[in-house]
Amino acid sequence: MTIELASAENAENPGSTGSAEGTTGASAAGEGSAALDLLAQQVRDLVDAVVLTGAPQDEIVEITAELAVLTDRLRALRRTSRHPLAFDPEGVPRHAGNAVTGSANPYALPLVSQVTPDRTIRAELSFRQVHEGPPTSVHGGVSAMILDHVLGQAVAVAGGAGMTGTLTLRYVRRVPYGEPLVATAEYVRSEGRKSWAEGRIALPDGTPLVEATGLFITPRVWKEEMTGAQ
Ligand SMILES: CCCCC/C=C\C/C=C\C/C=C\C/C=C\CCCC(=O)SCCNC(=O)CCNC(=O)[C@H](O)C(C)(C)COP(=O)(O)OP(=O)(O)OC[C@H]1O[C@@H](n2cnc3c(N)ncnc32)[C@H](O)[C@@H]1OP(=O)(O)O
Repeated sequence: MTIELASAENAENPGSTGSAEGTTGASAAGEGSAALDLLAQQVRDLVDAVVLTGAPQDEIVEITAELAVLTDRLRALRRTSRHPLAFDPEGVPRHAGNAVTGSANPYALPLVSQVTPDRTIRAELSFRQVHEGPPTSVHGGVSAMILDHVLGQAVAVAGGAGMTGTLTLRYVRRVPYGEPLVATAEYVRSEGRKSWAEGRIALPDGTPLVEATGLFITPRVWKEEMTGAQ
């Protein structure tokens, strides 16, 4: 199933070129998405290189000017639509522009998760220095973002897809970057439009680093739209 989510900004101001979604240029959705994924990965590599660079000042100035040219080329060809929201056969929402999982979003890790036979969400991941908060450790907000997402996926595969109402975290041990880690999440229960899930980021041997519980609420408007679509 694929859903095109309408852009409220574009609906209100269809001629605007000021929104992050953009309103001019060719649509990239569905055409050359493999190329777009490669571009996004190149930008991730660029960000890592910027964080780690020891280049002298004049070299940095020159590279910045070259990058500005490329940024302008891309900006001149903005998409007219959002990336479509699709659901895989397991019921996990997939969206190439998502901030956590989006293959076409350089900001995304990107996290690749699976649904296990017992309906647990499981993702192997490795943070990078770009995610640093305290020295040598991953920023707690970055861990929270990953956990928000896998808990959201756990309730989604259980049929309770929703917006995060609350997310409670316990930071047990520092989270290292540059090492293999595992994020897991399970659906716990539902009451009406509310669903709860729990999860964790752990070392491969299961040692927990961050634990999370979350409440997800299916917005009234989603329920109405989904009921209306049947
Ligand atoms: C068209 C179809 C679209 C289908 C889309 C399908 C899937 C979407 C895709 C992905 C989702 C799935 C997986 C993705 C993975 C990751 C998830 C990341 C999610 C986020 O990154 S998300 C961003 C942060 N999140 C927000 O931005 C929320 C802002 N907020 C709101 O959008 C509304 O506020 C909302 C929707 C929460 C409720 O609005 P509403 O109008 O539907 O419901 P209402 O207010 O009536 O509340 C009903 C009952 O929930 C209680 N309640 C309300 N809010 C609460 C809260 N915060 N804490 C505790 N309880 C709360 C009330 O007290 C009442 O409780 P009671 O029934 O007991 O009285």
